[in-house]
Amino acid sequence: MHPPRILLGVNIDHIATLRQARGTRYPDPVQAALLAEEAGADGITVHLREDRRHIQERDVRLLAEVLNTRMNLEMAVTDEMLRLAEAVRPAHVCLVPEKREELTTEGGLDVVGGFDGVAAACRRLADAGCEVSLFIDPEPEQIEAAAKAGAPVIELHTGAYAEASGERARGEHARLSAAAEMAGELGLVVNAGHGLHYHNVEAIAAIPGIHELNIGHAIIARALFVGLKEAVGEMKRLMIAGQEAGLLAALDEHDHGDGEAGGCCR
Ligand SMILES: CC(=O)[C@@H](O)[C@H](O)COP(=O)(O)O
Ligand SMILES: NCC(=O)COP(=O)(O)O
Repeated sequence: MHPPRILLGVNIDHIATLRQARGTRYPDPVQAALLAEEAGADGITVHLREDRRHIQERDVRLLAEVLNTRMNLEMAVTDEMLRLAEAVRPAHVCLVPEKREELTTEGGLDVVGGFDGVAAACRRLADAGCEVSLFIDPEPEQIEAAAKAGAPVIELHTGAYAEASGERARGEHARLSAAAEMAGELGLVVNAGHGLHYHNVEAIAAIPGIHELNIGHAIIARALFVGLKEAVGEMKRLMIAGQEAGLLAALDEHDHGDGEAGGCCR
């Protein structure tokens, strides 16, 4: 049976980065979100950071009013952010680690080390009607802890894969594939994201069981040259092509039992 089509969450943080660079009202992330939806985004992701370097609370509150798809609010596990999520009630909340000095998200959330706080946050957000995902590294102990903490969804951190090349990229891809398989067996919905772009996304979309990819920086960068709607459309087409290739490879393996999984990284 054909699995559901892979979904694209467009992260619009870096529209806001450009706005914050001058403190103007433009470009407006809300306008970008509606264009991305017109181009086929299945959801809009925003990371409201504690230091407000890009997305502002105003953006989150407006998006909650106007989006036609759904908002995935990325946030740290803090009381400030939990109170905001309880007030805004986004469809999805992704709990991510934050360090003020970081250029972008570095590692995944340490669910094992911060289990009680993460589990309490999962309960609080579920009570507010938000579907919770945990942004974690593709590590078995983190996946197990995420399931125990009560999160229905995980988002696998693809940063190590995105930063690698050659044999190391193949190794990271294999880690992600194994993590997705294990998480699926635990009944978790499996998303993935961070650092994905037009030349590395297909291999991730080909991983069986990947439900949604959250992609931002590469799409916004591409949009500078081809426009946001074209950039979103291109990414969706690549994701669907990747998923199809993965399905064909799985069929081929099934038919021939050759054990060699389908195409991975170039
Ligand atoms: C969690 C993650 O990988 C990204 O969604 C996050 O938004 C990255 O942070 P910046 O958008 O600030 O780079
Ligand atoms: N959670 C990943 C995300 O939303 C976008 O990350 P990136 O594509 O901007 O690296």
